[in-house]
Amino acid sequence: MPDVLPLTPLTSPLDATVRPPGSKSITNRALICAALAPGTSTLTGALFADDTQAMMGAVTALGARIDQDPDNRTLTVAGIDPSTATTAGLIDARQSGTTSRFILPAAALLNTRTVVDGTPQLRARPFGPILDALREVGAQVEELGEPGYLPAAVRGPLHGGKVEVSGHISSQFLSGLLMAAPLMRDGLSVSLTSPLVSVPYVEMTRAVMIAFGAQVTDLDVTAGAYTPTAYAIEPDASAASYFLGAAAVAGGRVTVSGLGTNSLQGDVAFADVLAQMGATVTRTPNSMTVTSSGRLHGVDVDMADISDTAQTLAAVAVYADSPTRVRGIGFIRGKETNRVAAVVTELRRAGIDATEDEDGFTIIPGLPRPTRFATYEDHRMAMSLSLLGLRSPGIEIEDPTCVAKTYPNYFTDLAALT
Ligand SMILES: O=C(O)C1=C[C@@H](OP(=O)(O)O)[C@@H](O)[C@H](O)C1
Ligand SMILES: C=C(OP(=O)(O)O)C(=O)O
Repeated sequence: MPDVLPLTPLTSPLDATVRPPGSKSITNRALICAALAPGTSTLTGALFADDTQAMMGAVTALGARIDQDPDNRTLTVAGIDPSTATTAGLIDARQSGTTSRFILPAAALLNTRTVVDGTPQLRARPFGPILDALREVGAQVEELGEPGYLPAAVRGPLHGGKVEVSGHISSQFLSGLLMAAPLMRDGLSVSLTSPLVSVPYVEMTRAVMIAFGAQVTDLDVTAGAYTPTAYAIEPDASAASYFLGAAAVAGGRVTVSGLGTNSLQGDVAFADVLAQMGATVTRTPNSMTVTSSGRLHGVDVDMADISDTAQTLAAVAVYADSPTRVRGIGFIRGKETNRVAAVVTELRRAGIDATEDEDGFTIIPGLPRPTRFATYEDHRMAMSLSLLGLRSPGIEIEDPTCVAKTYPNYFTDLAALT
C-alpha cells in the first residue's frame, strides 16, 4: 500500500455483492467470554485485524491459549479459571478501545497485578469511569500516568455488588464491567449516572454473554460461570456502511451478505438513514441491499446509537440536494481522533461547507475539489473519505494502511466492488 492512495471515480453504477470481515465488536466480546470460560470455545467468522490481535494478545496474557486459523476465519480458545490464573503482567491494547475497556475488568478478576497500556492515541482516550467503578467493586487500581488515563494497573479479586458508572462518554465501560461480572463474587448490579450512548452495543454485550451461558437481565448479572461455546460471528456492520454508502454516492446496487434482519449490531440501522435520504433498502434474513439513483436528500438525524457510521454519512451527505445535520454525537470527540473536528476539517479542505456543532456537525452539499485527505490515524476517516473518490476526481487518501485497525483489506474490497 502506498503512503498516499489515489482513487479513480466510477464510470458506471455499482452492481455488487460484498461480505465484510467479521464484526470487531462481536469478535472482541466473544474472545473475552471464551477466555473466561474454562474449556475450549470455537469462534467462527472472526475478524483478523489490529483491534482483535490486541484482544488476542490481552487474553493470552491472562493465560488463555488461542489457536488462530485466519484462512478459515476461526479462533480456538482455551479459557482460564480466573480464581487460579496468573497474568503475564503487561497488556498492550494498542489502539483498541474495546480491548482496553474490556480487558481491565477481566484482568481485575485475577489475584495478580496487570498493567494495561496502549498507543499514545489510546492513552489520550478516557478511562476514569471504568477505573473508578473497578475500585468500587474491590479492585486495587493504580493510575500510572495522568489520572483517568492509561497506563493503569489493576489487581483483584472483585467482590462485585452494586456499582455506578457514567454512560455519556462511552458504553464500553459498562460492557466491560458486565462481561467480567459473572466471575465477581456477588455478581453485579450497575446503575448509570448519565444517559447511555451507543446503546445497541450493550444489547450486543448481553447477547454474547448469554450465548456463553451467563445470566444477565438489563444491568444485573448473576454470579456464576461462562460455558465454553461454539460461536458464529457475523460480518461487521460498521464496515458494511462504506459499501452501502458507496451505492448511495455512486448510484446502483450493493448487497451486503451475512447481515440480515436479526443482526446483533446497531450499525445495520445506517441503511435506514440512507433510506431517509432517498435510497431503497431491502432486507432478507441474511442480507441487506441498498439501491440508489445517486440522487439524495439531506437528513436531520441523531446518531448517538450508531456513531461509528457518522463519518460515513458525512461523506454521503456531500452529494445530497439539501443540508445534513447529525446530532447526538459530541462524544465521538474522544474516539481515535476528535472525529467531529476531523471530518469537518477535511471536508472544508475539499471546499465543502461543513461546520462543527456542539453535538455533531452540519454538511452543506457541494462539489468537492481534488483533495489529499489526512486521516488522523483513524481507520474510519480513511474508509469514509474514500467514498468521495468514487464520484469526484482527484481524491487521495493519506496513510491508507490505518484501516488495519479493523479492516486490513478495505481498499482491496473497495476496488473489487467495481
Ligand atoms: O462496544 C463496542 O464494541 C463499541 C462501542 C462503541 O464505542 P462507544 O461506546 O465508546 O461509543 C463503538 O464506537 C466502538 O467502535 C465499538
Ligand atoms: C471507536 C472505535 O473503536 P474502539 O473504541 O474500539 O477503539 C471504532 O472502531 O470506530
